[in-house]
Amino acid sequence: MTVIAVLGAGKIGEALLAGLLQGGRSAEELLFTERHPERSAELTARYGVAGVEVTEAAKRADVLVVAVKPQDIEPVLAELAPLVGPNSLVVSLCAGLPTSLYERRLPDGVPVVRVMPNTPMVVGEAMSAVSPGKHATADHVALVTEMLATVGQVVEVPEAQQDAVTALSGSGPAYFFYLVEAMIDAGILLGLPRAVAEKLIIQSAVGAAKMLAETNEHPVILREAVTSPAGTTINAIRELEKHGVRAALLAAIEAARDRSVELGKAHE
Ligand SMILES: NC(=O)C1=CN([C@@H]2O[C@H](COP(=O)(O)OP(=O)(O)OC[C@H]3O[C@@H](n4cnc5c(N)ncnc54)[C@H](OP(=O)(O)O)[C@@H]3O)[C@@H](O)[C@H]2O)C=CC1
Ligand SMILES: O=C(O)[C@@H]1CCC=N1
Repeated sequence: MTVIAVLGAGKIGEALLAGLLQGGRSAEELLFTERHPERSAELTARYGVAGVEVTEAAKRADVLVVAVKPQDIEPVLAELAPLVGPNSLVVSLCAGLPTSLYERRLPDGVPVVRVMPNTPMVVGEAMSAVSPGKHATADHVALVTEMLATVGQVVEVPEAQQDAVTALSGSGPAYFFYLVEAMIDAGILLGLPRAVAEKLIIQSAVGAAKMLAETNEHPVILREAVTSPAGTTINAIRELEKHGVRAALLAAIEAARDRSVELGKAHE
């Protein structure tokens, strides 16, 4: 039995706990730490997973998953330092933080794997990218990959690509939610009841996502198949081009990448 402790069970930490439970792990295989007792009690009531102190998490867990905000990392590293060694495995989900930060602050030889997941892990559809630090072996990567594979898909990338991954798939779900929200607003503008607009757009998003995942067709081909000559879609596409939506997405994702780099630099 591999025991996994999530240090900081906020949005992504909770998503990981929920996804791992849904993926078949038992509550006994999971632990979490939280700094507010009310939040801890709420999570235990919801999932049956025990909230513990960091000391106990380090003693009982095979994998320590750090899921605090990057801004909160220093006290966590200070707490962990006396509790971990080369037989521990630390997994960081934190945007921007390089494995070298952990390697500097923790005792020599502690293996660290950097991961960028995303929130669809609550429904078993995460996209996670893993990168080993200098003390992490292929076995460590395999263990982390196996853990994440129960909550979605996993790729291994060089750590130098993690800031780009963070901007693309880490934040990615937020861009799709934003688009859906804007499209529902468009339905309201056109006079549809909100509930109808929501159903139309959400099912269209689900259908489009399934086509992308299952047909192996390029998005351009799928879009062209919707865009009838002198039809409705091309009028909409002209407006999207006129308003620079493609350029806005490129700039937005570049800005997210830059913020990830900045978050890492704050701890140099
Ligand atoms: N949300 C997302 O979609 C994704 C987030 N991430 C990464 O995951 C990390 C967490 O993000 P997110 O879940 O959004 O943030 P949250 O603020 O929701 O979660 C962090 C949690 O950790 C708690 N915490 C902070 N310090 C400690 C500590 N010393 N001991 C125990 N618990 C602590 C926080 O408590 P408090 O409420 O008091 O701050 C909070 O509950 C970030 O580093 C982020 O970059 C990665 C991929 C996707
Ligand atoms: O917004 C953030 O910083 C985190 C990292 C990726 C997704 N959410």
